[in-house]
Amino acid sequence: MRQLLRTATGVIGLVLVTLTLVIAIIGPVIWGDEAEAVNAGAALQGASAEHWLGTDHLGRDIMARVLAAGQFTVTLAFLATAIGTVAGMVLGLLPVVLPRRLGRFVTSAVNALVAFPSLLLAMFTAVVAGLGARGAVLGIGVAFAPSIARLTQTLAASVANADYVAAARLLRVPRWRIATRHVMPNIAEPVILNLTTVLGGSLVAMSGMSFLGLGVQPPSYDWGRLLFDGFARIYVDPVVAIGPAVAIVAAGVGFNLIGEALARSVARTPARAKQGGRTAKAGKAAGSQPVEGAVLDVKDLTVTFPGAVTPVRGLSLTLMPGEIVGLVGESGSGKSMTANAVGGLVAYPGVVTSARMRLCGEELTELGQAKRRKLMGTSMAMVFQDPMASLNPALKVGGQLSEVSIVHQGAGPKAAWDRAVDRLGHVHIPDPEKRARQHPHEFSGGMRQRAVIAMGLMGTPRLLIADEPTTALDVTVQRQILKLLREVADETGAAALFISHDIAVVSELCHRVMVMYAGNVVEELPVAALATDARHPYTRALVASLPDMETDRDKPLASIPGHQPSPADVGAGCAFAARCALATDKCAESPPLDRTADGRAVACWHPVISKAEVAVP
Ligand SMILES: Nc1ncnc2c1ncn2[C@@H]1O[C@H](COP(=O)(O)OP(=O)(O)OP(=O)(O)O)[C@@H](O)[C@H]1O
Repeated sequence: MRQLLRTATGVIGLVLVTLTLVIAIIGPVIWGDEAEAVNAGAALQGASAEHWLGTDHLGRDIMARVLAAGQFTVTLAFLATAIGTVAGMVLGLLPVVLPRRLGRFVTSAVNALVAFPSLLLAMFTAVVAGLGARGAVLGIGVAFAPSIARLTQTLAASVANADYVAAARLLRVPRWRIATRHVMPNIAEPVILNLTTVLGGSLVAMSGMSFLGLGVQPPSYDWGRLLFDGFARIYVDPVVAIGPAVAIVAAGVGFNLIGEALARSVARTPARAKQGGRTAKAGKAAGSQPVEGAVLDVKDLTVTFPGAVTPVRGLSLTLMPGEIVGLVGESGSGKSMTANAVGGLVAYPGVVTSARMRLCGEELTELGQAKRRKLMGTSMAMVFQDPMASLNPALKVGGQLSEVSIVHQGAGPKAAWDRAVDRLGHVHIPDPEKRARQHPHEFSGGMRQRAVIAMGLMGTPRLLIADEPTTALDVTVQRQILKLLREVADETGAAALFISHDIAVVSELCHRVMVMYAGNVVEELPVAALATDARHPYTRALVASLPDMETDRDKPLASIPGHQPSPADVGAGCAFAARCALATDKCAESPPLDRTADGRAVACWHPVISKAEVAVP
């Protein structure tokens, strides 16, 4: 709702729709009797103080009839929309449920129906179903069904390739169940948003049918019928036709504007980040002032999804120039979500809040969209596990790299291309001129990852975020990419956030390590201390579960008993307590992340202190 009220379109739409709905609810109660009151002596009058829109041939007040007809008009529009939606969604989901050939037939039939003029389809159905409100409602429902079916099919096709649908197929889940359980819930939102616009269209179409004499028949009346009645007098008393015409236009435009504003606000939401209501808490906390000279300075970062799912819970993170920081933790601890939140990539309906989110000294949440995009586009580079996710398969690699220089640095196409070739050479891609002209599928996995790193180097990156960049690569290529990342960080002086499951790789590459558990950082320590001197029991357990050359291969590998709580189930207190051998009653309280003078931090009531640190008197 707040999003709606932010745009003029949304506000106007909301006012018009509210007015329409209020009139629809109270209209017949207040003006119903007056609308039906026959007064032969006052027939066919024009506008007057007594009858603002004049009277009809039986002397009935047209203004009262317009206000009383709102309910019937809106009800018919709702009914037509409901018919169109149900028929459209069923048609749209059929290709998911039916065998492939039949599914293709349904898709072709829908495509043919979409190409057929919808008014003709509505009129044809209405005539076949019988003149009157029922036939018109059915006709309009049928006319809208193909476009809703097409939308449903397109959305369903985008979800049909998702991993969870593939997994359900492998498990031989029945097709109808895949459609209702896996596909429908994931496409419901855009379909529902579209319905607002369909509702506006139905209202106008229904009025159109009545105006043409194919819809509501006397003595019933809706706005279209009133327009039909007034139209005969349009040259003598234009005002008698204006009332219903204004009502139809206002209601139709209102629903359409709301639909557009809703769609736009949803489209805008992925970039949404708020400076949350945590400023007061941050003010009290130690280190609440921005960190001078930091490349990235994040305070109290929280990511929330509907249903109280909070994968990141008040995380703070500072990266200094040239520093390579490893972010480690079990699967689901929120590492990628943290990276996505920093990169502005948390998708709707996720909400990102932070007390501070500074990149290169600029508070991102205070920057306008254009400035923020430019700063992030030129100063931040992100490398993901799957390089194909960052490379458009339809474009040449050189063209994609050039885009960065053209969009953010205002370079001409030739200069941008030359820089792209230079950057590809810089990340050790052999024969970069030839490679720049190739598509991503012509590259090997390692070369694609190099190309993505080269894309980050098109600007002047101050921050490099690498989210498991080597997980999908074989061991030899992994080494080369890690070496390249180190080279890039050393040579550009950029800070790097390196996300990985692999503690061995983190130990080799990073200067500092942050350990995440259930959405928060539980320990920060220099990499040298990771193997033998971690203080948090979770970090210790994580390190212990890593096999090394001395691990006895005859024994099962060490593992941490129990499970990490899911983001919706993290309660009060230490989230690791249930799995921790050192837990006491005190752990029912959340431990603060205590910083020590040696630059380390640990969030634990019972940190493990190594012998060297215990002062011997
Ligand atoms: N769109 C979403 N809606 C709700 N929860 C989500 C969404 N996306 C991710 N999550 C949840 O957020 C949690 C953290 O996910 P994230 O991908 O950040 O974990 P991770 O530590 O990077 O794990 P991995 O190492 O396996 O990639 C997970 O429990 C995941 O289920």
